[in-house]
Amino acid sequence: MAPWWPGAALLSTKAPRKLVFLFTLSLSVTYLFYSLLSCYSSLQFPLQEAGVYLQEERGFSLVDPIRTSSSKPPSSRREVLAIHETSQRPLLGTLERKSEKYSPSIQSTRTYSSSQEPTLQSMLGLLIAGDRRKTKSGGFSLSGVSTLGDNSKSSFSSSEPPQQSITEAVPKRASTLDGSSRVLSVSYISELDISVSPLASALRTRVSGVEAPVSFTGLDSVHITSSGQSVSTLDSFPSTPSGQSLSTLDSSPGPSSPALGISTLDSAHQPNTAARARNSEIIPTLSSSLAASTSFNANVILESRDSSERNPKSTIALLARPSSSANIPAHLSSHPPGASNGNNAVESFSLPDPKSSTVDTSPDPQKKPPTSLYNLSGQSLDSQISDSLYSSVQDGDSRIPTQSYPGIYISTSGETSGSLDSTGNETQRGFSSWDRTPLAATEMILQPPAGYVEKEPQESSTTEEELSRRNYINTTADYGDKRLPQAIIIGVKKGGTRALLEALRAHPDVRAVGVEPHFFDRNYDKGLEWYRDLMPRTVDGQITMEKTPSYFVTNEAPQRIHSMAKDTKLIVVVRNPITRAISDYTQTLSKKPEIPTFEVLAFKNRTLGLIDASWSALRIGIYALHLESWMQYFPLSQILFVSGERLISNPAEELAKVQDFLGLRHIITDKHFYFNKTKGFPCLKKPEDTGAPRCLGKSKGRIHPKIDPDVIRRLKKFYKPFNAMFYQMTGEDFQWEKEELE
Ligand SMILES: Nc1ncnc2c1ncn2[C@@H]1O[C@H](COP(=O)(O)OS(=O)(=O)O)[C@@H](OP(=O)(O)O)[C@H]1O
Repeated sequence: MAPWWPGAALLSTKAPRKLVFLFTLSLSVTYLFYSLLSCYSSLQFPLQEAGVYLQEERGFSLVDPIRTSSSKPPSSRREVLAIHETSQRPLLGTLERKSEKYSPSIQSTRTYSSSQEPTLQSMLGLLIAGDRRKTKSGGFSLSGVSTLGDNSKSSFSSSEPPQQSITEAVPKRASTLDGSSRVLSVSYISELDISVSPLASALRTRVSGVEAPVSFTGLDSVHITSSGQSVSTLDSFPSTPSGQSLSTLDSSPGPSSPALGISTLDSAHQPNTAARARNSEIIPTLSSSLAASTSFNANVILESRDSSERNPKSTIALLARPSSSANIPAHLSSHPPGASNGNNAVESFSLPDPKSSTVDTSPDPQKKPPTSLYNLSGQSLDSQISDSLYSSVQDGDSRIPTQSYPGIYISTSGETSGSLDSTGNETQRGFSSWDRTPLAATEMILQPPAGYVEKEPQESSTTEEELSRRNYINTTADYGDKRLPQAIIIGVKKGGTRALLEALRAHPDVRAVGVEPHFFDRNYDKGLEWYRDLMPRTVDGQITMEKTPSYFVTNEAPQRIHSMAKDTKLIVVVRNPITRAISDYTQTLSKKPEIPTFEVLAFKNRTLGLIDASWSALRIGIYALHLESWMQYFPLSQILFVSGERLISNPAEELAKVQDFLGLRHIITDKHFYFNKTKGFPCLKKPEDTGAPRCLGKSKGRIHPKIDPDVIRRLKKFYKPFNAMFYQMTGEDFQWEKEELE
């Protein structure tokens, strides 16, 4: 019978059949490969996909296509930036997955009136290269496009360039928490000043009242933070009047600002609540903050809230800072006339330095700025704003961090107990001070005293027995009083918190509870008196401290600590998130040897390369994410970031910073440490009068399992944008990317 298709003839001999078979096989393999690849990219880079789609369909004039899975930086300076949402935090646009492909239909969470539309476009032009479409009601629905991928930095420009160009955009918060790539907000970094943004220029316009107001409807609040502790203002303007509505300033403090050092003039201002004025225009008077500080690093976070207030806020961040004081515009450096301190900075109207030992709260007419608070473009602000600002400072606005930290001893004389003698050796008194704090019940030392049972693991939740035992130890001291801690090491788990606390406890002016009280996360319902009772007794001039690393990742902790004492000093020991994760895993493994490998736990889907960021070992390392919660309540100047790496390589240097931060005399120096070869870590030198070794115990410095280098590579990629953001937020590059990892 004749073959039913011509090719069948080819199969009639053995050799061609083999060929055909091989050919078909290779086709199938290729097909399979590309299917998997496309599946991978659509899961991993859905936003880029959508962006590409939008680019094609909506005609955005992107010079360069949005990046896809390649990590190659874009050759163009024009790029669609991500505005996306999660179910918890809707941003300006939402991206919907309608079919297999990500649909370009990005739904706005709000609708803008047609009159607002041009402004919105220009204002958000840099933020959102998106689409707008008429809604049924005649307004405009804003659509945004998202892209993130692995790019932590994206250069871009806009078709309507701002007065000064923004040099970088950094995803403020990116997440792959559920396996998809997202940007929650984007930080814009300027080398110069905040007026680089169209937002700022619009604000300037409005504040100076020269031009018609620029509508900011759609952005319900503006946070201005400044690490320089300078004053910034927020205001909620009713949308009706134009330009002149400065009288609507409400000088009553809002509760969120203490932390931020913000003078918010909007009483409705509440962090994370729906108490914001609806449909209000928000005009931050950026200038005061920037003009007032000697150096600034301002964060402007625009919060967009669904007008229904059912959805929580979301943020877009604008961050601006001068690369050096030399970049501060001349008009600022000479304000007020003759007040330049030589650093091109403005002296008047600056907030107190928290590290200084006195607070001058007396109104000093000399210090009152004239009507010449400047914004960054050099325009004078309305005097009414100046006055409001000024009075909020002079009144001791509770939101402005004070510099007095009750109970913290600030040395005013060079005479110290336990100081070094002229030869650089510790005096006897200095060494005896090492013993002042009794060892905690759970403290682990290399050679435990007879009868002492090492508790494993020290870092796990403190048990009731431990707490009461500790309590007993504390109460045996018959001097001083129990005080709530003035400083807390809030994190991070496995960062080196124990090493830091133990070193600090060698300081005569520090007394710390040895166990982790877990008050602000697990024992809060026991009340402050319970907490206080755990603390060691202190005399005047001594600081009470505790450490509980899990506070850093506890949502409620910032607010709770703030409500205990808003001037609590916070210390976070941070460590390369990958090493931290491995350390965390190693600890769990030591208790539960049956758990899956690190490599298995790290992925949601290893084939697809989806990191499981919900795994706590990985999630804890998204420092930027957690820090954001703390920044809602505490100014950055009240949080010290200690490098876990340097705590090992150069403990004395880190301790110097910590002592400075705590206002302590520099007593712990390199003389107090030695490198213990057996332990492989620095240890505290033995106090002369006891034989107690001062290395940490076995649960510190465990040998980590070897992790697949490919997994390390993927984790590096995963953490890169988060780390970048963390560096931005803290102003310090911890250089984790450069580290060789195990
Ligand atoms: N001097 C000294 N001695 C021993 N260990 C030191 C020291 N300085 C820092 N480290 C590092 O501290 C890591 C443990 O961190 P934490 O104390 O924060 O852990 S915990 O959260 O309290 O469980 C611990 O992590 P691992 O090495 O993974 O065990 C150490 O690397």
